[in-house]
Amino acid sequence: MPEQRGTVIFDLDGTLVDSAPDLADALDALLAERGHAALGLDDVRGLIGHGVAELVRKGLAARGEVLEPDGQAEAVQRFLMLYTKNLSRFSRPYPGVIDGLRTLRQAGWRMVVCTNKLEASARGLMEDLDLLAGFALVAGPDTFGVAKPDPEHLLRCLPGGVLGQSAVVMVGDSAVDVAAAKAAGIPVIGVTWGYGGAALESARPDAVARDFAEVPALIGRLSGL
Ligand SMILES: O=C(O)COP(=O)(O)O
Ligand SMILES: [Mg+2]
Repeated sequence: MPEQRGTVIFDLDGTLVDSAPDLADALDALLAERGHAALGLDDVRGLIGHGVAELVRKGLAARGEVLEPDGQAEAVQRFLMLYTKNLSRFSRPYPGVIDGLRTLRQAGWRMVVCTNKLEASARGLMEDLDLLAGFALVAGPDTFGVAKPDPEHLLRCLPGGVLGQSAVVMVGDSAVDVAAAKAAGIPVIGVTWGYGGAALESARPDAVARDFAEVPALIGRLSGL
């Protein structure tokens, strides 16, 4: 194993894994239980990136249901029951992810996942897709009690919890990822195959990847390694 180069922080949903189909199925099942019409995959894609509570809140609001905090917490619990049963029925790594991660690992990068998905959901999904073993850490919003765009969520994923001497690069699909990385002082690659849409480019990531195969070279360029 070559010497450790530094840390690559990956977002999960929309960056490594296309998890929208299973999130959409669970959200549509929740909506159906509450007497609402389904939203469908295209609409649900645009709701992903701010964590499960926001996904449920926005999904219900899109069907005219706005809840008080207790009702909202109950709806989130129910959503999680539905989603946890089928984390990986249709969710798959994006093309090139497995090979790209192998390239980075062989080059000596320490790799972590920093996601606004709850840690247990993220770990379950990654385990089902054989991704978990390659990562030193999986940090959800419940892992350290902070969530992107708070830069602390990213910094806590680094050795010692601070930016040190070694290189760090973030890779994510949404404006939330770019905002967190910029606030943390970490260079960030925005990926276009996820759920970020137009907001991703407006957030001005340091580099843009249109295919995962481009990611290792962009990490090299941004880190100067
Ligand atoms: O669950 C979400 O809303 C998003 O998760 P992500 O941070 O991995 O994109
Ligand atoms: Mg994402």
